[in-house]
Amino acid sequence: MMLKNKNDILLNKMKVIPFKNNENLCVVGPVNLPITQGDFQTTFQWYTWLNLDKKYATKEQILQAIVNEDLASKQQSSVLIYGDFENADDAIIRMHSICHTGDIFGSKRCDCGYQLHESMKMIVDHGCGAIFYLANHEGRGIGLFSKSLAYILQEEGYDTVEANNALGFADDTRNYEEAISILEALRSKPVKLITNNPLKLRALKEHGLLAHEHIPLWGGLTETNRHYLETKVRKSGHITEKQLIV
Ligand SMILES: Nc1nc2c(ncn2[C@@H]2O[C@H](COP(=O)(O)OP(=O)(O)OP(=O)(O)O)[C@@H](O)[C@H]2O)c(=O)[nH]1
Repeated sequence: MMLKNKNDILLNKMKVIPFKNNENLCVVGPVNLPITQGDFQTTFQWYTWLNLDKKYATKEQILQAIVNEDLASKQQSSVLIYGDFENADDAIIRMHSICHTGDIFGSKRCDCGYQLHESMKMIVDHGCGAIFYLANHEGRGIGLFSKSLAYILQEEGYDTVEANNALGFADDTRNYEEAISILEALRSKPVKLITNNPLKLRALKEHGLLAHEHIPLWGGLTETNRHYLETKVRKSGHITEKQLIV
């Protein structure tokens, strides 16, 4: 079989978005992504994006540059779309911060894996939405290596906020600008945000996201993450409407 030229296949699946003075974001997608988690099965439309120096201005230049960019050591973020995200009046989104231990290993030191999978189901039940998987947010922005140091401090009695601070970090150093630019490229209508985190909601509003309401997401409580969840409420001001935490 004669294969089509790669540019003929790829160029119409790529979009270049100006981002900051010296950078462009190149979004690729949609790619059909059928998924199974236990009994839950669905198909999302998957997009990913790459932050590149503005010198790579065209899609052709980007396709030529990727071999030399060591992309595997600079993990990229993703977004899974469900339904008619561009046009539906009502869409819900989650901005999920990567959690290597919770999302991949199923760690019960936190509720991240539960929130990831539950929000995917919520979006499908709702009929339209998006889940942004933010690869540069590990450990609320401190990175995986530092998170492991924070966990060691937590085993000696520090809570999550104290451990971050003891290592010299702020409690939360996450930035949502890239994700918001991608959101704006995919949809211009308002969205509702699945979160309990008032800082996240405020950060997104301050960056111009039209998020008028939040949808709470509590659950996945275990003995090993109880203290972590209590600290979110007591110290980070997470909004709890149900008294899951005592
Ligand atoms: N530094 C640190 N980060 C953690 C810890 N446990 C989970 N995380 C990270 O915290 C992030 C999730 O943030 P949370 O504050 O739990 O939740 P959130 O996403 O801000 O808020 P919600 O939208 O309500 O879920 C992920 O990046 C995890 O890697 C921890 O003990 N210490």
